[in-house]
Amino acid sequence: MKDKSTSGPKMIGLTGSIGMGKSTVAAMFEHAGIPVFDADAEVRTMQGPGGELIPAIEAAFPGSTGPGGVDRDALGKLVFADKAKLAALEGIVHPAVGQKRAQFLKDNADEPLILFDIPLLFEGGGHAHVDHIVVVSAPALVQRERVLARPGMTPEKFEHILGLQTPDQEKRERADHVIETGVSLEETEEQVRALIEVLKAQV
Ligand SMILES: CC(C)(COP(=O)(O)OP(=O)(O)OC[C@H]1O[C@@H](n2cnc3c(N)ncnc32)[C@H](O)[C@@H]1O)[C@@H](O)C(=O)NCCC(=O)NCCS
Ligand SMILES: Nc1ncnc2c1ncn2[C@@H]1O[C@H](COP(=O)(O)OP(=O)(O)OP(=O)(O)O)[C@@H](O)[C@H]1O
Repeated sequence: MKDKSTSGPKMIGLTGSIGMGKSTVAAMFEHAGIPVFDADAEVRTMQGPGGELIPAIEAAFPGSTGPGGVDRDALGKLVFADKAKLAALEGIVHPAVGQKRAQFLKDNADEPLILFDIPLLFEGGGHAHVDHIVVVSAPALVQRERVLARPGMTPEKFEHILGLQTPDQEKRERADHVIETGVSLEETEEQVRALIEVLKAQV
């Protein structure tokens, strides 16, 4: 990622804890015409069938990949239970995501505003390189209900992943703008529209 500067697109870093609504809100920005870089989607492609990270992940975690790419459920069980293993996986995945991000920036050099949907924006230090930090946030109970409704999720896994992430309260404090997602989708979309107006006026 480039350093903040006066030239090139203004970069929005969108983040939020598990289930807070990053993907949903990123889609709203995209719908409003803002180019979106989706870090999770890049990871899924690189970990999918024939993906470029398969050899390195198979070497580090034998048996964790197959014809369908990475078995994410199995790998998740392994790495979310062991900090060293998670760090090893991040060491493989994060540099590759960084390269994709740099390419996205080049491809969109003429845009006024672009958005990076980065789940680990604070944890990975990316916050220092964007012009505007936007955090999606909802009350903890809403978050919990949403995440526990996902197939394969358990209260233990949810608590554990939460513990790996910068707390919501801290994210809200460090944000330039907070988008509330504990409200209706329409209200959230209205907040997104209003924010885009504010940010465009600053370009
Ligand atoms: C371990 C993997 C295979 C599990 O995949 P799975 O589809 O089961 O879960 P998913 O990716 O949807 O993640 C579930 C939740 O955990 C969070 N999470 C994922 N990786 C991490 C991490 N390294 N640290 C903290 N939270 C994480 C996600 O943001 C999400 O909220 C996958 O999460 C992965 O490859 N993670 C390492 C890469 C990474 O850091 N990705 C997130 C930022 S790009
Ligand atoms: N106002 C709202 N804003 C955003 N999401 C909402 C809202 N109301 C309900 N939701 C629902 O909450 C869920 C949020 O999930 P989403 O995948 O966007 O979160 P995420 O932060 O990307 O998750 P993860 O960190 O696990 O990848 C979706 O099912 C979405 O439809």
